[in-house]
Amino acid sequence: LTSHRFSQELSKRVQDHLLESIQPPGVDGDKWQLCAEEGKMKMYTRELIRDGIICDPLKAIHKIEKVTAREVCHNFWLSDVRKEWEGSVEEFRVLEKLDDSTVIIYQSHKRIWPSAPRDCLYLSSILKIDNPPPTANGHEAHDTWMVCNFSVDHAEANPVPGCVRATIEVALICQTYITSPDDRSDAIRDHITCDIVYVASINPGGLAPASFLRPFQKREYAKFLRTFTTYVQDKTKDKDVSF
Ligand SMILES: CC(C)(C)c1cc(CCc2ccccn2)cc(-c2ccc(S(=O)(=O)CCO)cc2)c1
Repeated sequence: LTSHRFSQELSKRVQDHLLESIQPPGVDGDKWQLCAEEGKMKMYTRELIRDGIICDPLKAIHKIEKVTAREVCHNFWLSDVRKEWEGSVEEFRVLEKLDDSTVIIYQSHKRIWPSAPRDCLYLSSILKIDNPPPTANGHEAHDTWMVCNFSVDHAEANPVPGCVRATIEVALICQTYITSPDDRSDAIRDHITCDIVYVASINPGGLAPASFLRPFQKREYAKFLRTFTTYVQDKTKDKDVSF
């Protein structure tokens, strides 16, 4: 397994996500508050201010039927399809490919009125987790995949002028579980469900009014999760299942 200059930091963050992020809220004793519910998706947030900037971490627990953890993570990680589901990104560049499952990305976001536009520069890695823990909803996992995105520096960022640098720490943890083949259909896709935990800590950088950010953040994340999960279901529904 070739290593790169971020291998150590990446595996530390992956371990942390497996220990903490995958825990359903309320178990880890943190003060997660349920802030939005949409169908099967539950969004939780915690109040966190760092140097006067709102960085409320978000944890979303979701499940989508008829898709595998690999399909969800792959469509989330693949740069070529990013624009098909990510509506808030303007400029998007892959700066460096560290290995077959790890890239460094620069992206600028559409301006959030009234603040200055933001950009972020981050490493994005997709990996399959061996010996999968039970899912956040307590199901026996058939497999576990993760995409881990976190901010890094890079000499060739060549940022869009006027952008304020935001920092992100994001993980998408997906676990496929097989539901009992109760109905007669022998299509395997009808018997799989994917449990999803999505955690995001975004520091928008610079000043952004508290009263504005919190409702915006909730709306943005709910829209983002809805768009993305619908995209994956549409994209995979007529394809052979890929675990
Ligand atoms: C601050 C700014 C950079 C514009 C920003 C604002 C918001 C909306 C929510 C939010 C959070 C904090 C403050 C304001 N809005 C979300 C994101 C964001 C979301 C998701 C991901 S990802 O999961 O890594 C998929 C690749 O794009 C990266 C960034 C960024």
